[in-house]
This record gives sequence, C-alpha cells and structure tokens, in this order.
Amino acid sequence: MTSLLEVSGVSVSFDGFNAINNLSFEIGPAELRAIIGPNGAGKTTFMDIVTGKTRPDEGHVLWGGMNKSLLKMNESQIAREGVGRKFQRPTVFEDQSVFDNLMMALKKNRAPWSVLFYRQSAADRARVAELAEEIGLSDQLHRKSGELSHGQKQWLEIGMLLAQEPKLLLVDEPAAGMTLAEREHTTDLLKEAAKTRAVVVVEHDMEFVRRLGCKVTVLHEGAVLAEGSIDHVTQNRQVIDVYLGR
Ligand SMILES: Nc1ncnc2c1ncn2[C@@H]1O[C@H](COP(=O)(O)OP(=O)(O)OP(=O)(O)O)[C@@H](O)[C@H]1O
Repeated sequence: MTSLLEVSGVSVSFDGFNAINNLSFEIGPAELRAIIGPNGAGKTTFMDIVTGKTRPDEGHVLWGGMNKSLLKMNESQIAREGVGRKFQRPTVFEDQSVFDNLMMALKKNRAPWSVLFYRQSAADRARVAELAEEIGLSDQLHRKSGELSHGQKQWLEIGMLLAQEPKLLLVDEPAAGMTLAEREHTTDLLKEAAKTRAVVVVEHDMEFVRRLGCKVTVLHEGAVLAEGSIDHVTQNRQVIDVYLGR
C-alpha cells in the first residue's frame, strides 16, 4: 500500500519537554484510523504538526504519491493540498441555513472576483443535496443551523469539510457530548467518508472507537505505544498499564 501521509522520526519539544518523541505514523489514501491515548499523549500536537500549526524539531512529514514535504508548507498551503481538520467544538454559521452553510463550503475558485460574481449553479445545488444526504441532514436543509442539535451541528461541520473534498480528514473527539443514536450515526458517517479518503479520528470513548471497527494507534508520551485492532491494543499489557496509570 502506498501511503497518503507518512510521518517519520518526528520530535517536538516545548521548553525542553518532549511532547512528540520520534513518532512515526502512516495512513493510506482510503483508510479510517482511530488515535487514542491518555491525556497529554501528544494527540493534539500530532494533528498540529500535520496541519502545519506546529513545526517539529526533527523528522519528516511526507504527503501523496509524490512524497511532498508538508513541513515546507504553511497552514493554508497544507489545507489546499487536501488536509481538513475538524476541531472538537462545532463551528458553523449559526444564522445561516444548513443549505447556505454547505453551499458556502463548496470547493470553488476563491479569487475575489469569482466570489463577488458567484451564482449558484444547478451542479452546486445538486452537490449540496448530495452532501446533506451523506451527513443525514436532507430534511433539515432550510433550517437555521443555530437551531440544530449538538450532534447535527457536528455532522454539518463534517459536511462542510467534505465539501472541500479533503484527501485527509482529521477529526477531534467527534462523539463528545452526543447521544447514543447520534454517536451511531457519526460512526456510519465517518466510515462512509473513509471509503474515498483517509480519516483520522482522535477519540477518548473506547466504545465509539470499537464501533469504528478500524485500526487503532495508541499514543503515549509522544510516541506510538501499540497499533492494531481494538482487541489487539486493549489486550496489550503496556496499554493497560498506561490507561490504569501504572
Ligand atoms: N504549546 C505548548 N506549550 C507547552 N507545552 C505544550 C504545548 N502544546 C502541548 N504541550 C504539552 O505537550 C503534551 C502533549 O499535549 P497534547 O495536547 O498534544 O496531548 P493530547 O494527547 O492531545 O492530550 P488530551 O487528550 O488531554 O487533549 C502535554 O504535556 C502538553 O501539556
């Protein structure tokens, strides 16, 4: 398998503290991966490095078939390369409808004149309908986004990211604050999204991770402690010790 993203030997320290410690990580172009790990394991810092927010002190972050270095790009160049990031709290335009939020998010020519003279095309409207279907909000299209439930807002934001057609989607704790039914829908949505792109889900909720049914990477002290199926990693003695604080 050729990787979409290949992180190797990456280290970063903050004031002498090693937050990421010789970390290596690979993901394929259509793969779902969960990253778990105790507080302070380096999960957020890892995402910050991939998205260009934090520069590592050492190592390589290679992207795509041509092995471009993401470390040579700034945050917006990395986003344009196709790396999308969903933060924990939903950030949708609350005063706008679901339809308008999705329409605004569509991948288009962002030059000022094209935004100024932009008219919705039938193709764009069809794409918005398709995205709404994918995130399960087809019947909410004309609702104000601020009126949606927490779970629906999260799906809308995922839809807005999918509208940008990312090759890699990083999702931070999507299940937090969701009802069981919302979690189940979120699992389906992420699994579906990962059929055509790479999706990395950082999550604390083990049941949610189990339902994702994907390979799991366990981080601890800024490095990979274990990797494999959820059963494989949860039976690993070191992982058990770390989670029990031994
Ligand atoms: N900008 C920073 N300055 C100093 N220390 C930092 C900075 N960012 C992260 N750290 C430290 O690096 C370590 C890793 O933090 P990180 O937020 O990546 O962990 P995490 O796995 O995401 O944790 P959590 O599950 O609590 O979100 C922590 O000890 C944190 O305090």
